[in-house]
Amino acid sequence: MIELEGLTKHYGDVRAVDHLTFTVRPGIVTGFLGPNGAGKSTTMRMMLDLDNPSGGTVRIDGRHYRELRDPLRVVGALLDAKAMHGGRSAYNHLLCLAQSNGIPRARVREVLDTVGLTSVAGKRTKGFSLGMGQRLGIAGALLGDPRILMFDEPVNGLDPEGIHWIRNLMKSLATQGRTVFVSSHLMSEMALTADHLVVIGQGKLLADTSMAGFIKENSRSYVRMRSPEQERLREVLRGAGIDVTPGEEGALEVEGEDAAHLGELAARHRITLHELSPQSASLEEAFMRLTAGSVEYHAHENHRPPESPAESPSEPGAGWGTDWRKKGS
Ligand SMILES: Nc1ncnc2c1ncn2[C@@H]1O[C@H](COP(=O)(O)OP(=O)(O)OP(=O)(O)O)[C@@H](O)[C@H]1O
Repeated sequence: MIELEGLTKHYGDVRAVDHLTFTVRPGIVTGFLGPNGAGKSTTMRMMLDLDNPSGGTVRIDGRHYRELRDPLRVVGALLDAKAMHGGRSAYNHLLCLAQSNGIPRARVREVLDTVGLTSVAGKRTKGFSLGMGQRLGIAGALLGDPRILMFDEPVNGLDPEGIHWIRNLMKSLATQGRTVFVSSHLMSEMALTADHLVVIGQGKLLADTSMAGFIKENSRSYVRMRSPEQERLREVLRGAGIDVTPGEEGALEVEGEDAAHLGELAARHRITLHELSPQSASLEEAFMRLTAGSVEYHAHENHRPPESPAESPSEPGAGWGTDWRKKGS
């Protein structure tokens, strides 16, 4: 179990982590979600005593990281896949870690096998792709067979097969009763992996909720209807006791009703439909709504190329990217 109590980190004026209090429990995958710059890596570094908090505490199974006798046997982490000696082979990299932490040599072969790197165990890591580096980093995290695992953006650089593999690995580690804490800036990724979600923005806690609860609250399902006789359609629906809300571009949105039932109702009243489509708001949209006020770097929508000569940039610096520069200045 990992317990954070008022954890805070300032870098000069920047509040990278701002009074975070939450608990990461065993037996489930906890997703740590936030936009770029939200403070995820800083939080994880403080959990592992790689950075000193400006305030608050982190407890790993009830103790501070520094008090752990064999830290690698208690908590394994992948923070930066590139943080390894490029001149060493994968095997030797893991062997050094094992020997300096009192872990039997036989364990090195086991974890290389678990992450699928046995065939390249003798190769120097500087020739490794990002995906291979991620796998080796994960092998290092698993080396001490720890009860707690932390992964910072582990799917970065992995191909679809690798992403599938890591999802399954995390779930099986949690099924074994371990505490699995994994960061990501992609809601879609977390939706497939995590049982619980901790969401932060600009260092602050925005949500601490079960994934199922988050999905229930945020994945709104509705049917979009469009008709050339929109007003009559609205009246017919209302007459049948069905609540209607106005949607985008004059469409009608109906929640809690089956599309087929709505279509039959319209047909009975001889109303022509141009659209009858079941919709569900994506979790990614819900995440973006939740973190909207705390995104550090915004892209701007206004990046359409000029369509006509009249719209063409007339002076250096006009047109493409001007909006971006203005916001940045
Ligand atoms: N060593 C440092 N010195 C100064 N500022 C820092 C330092 N490390 C992080 N920051 C700042 O702290 C904030 C949080 O950064 P952090 O890397 O923890 O975010 P993150 O959520 O991990 O982002 P990303 O998803 O982009 O990795 C950012 O504003 C970042 O610029």
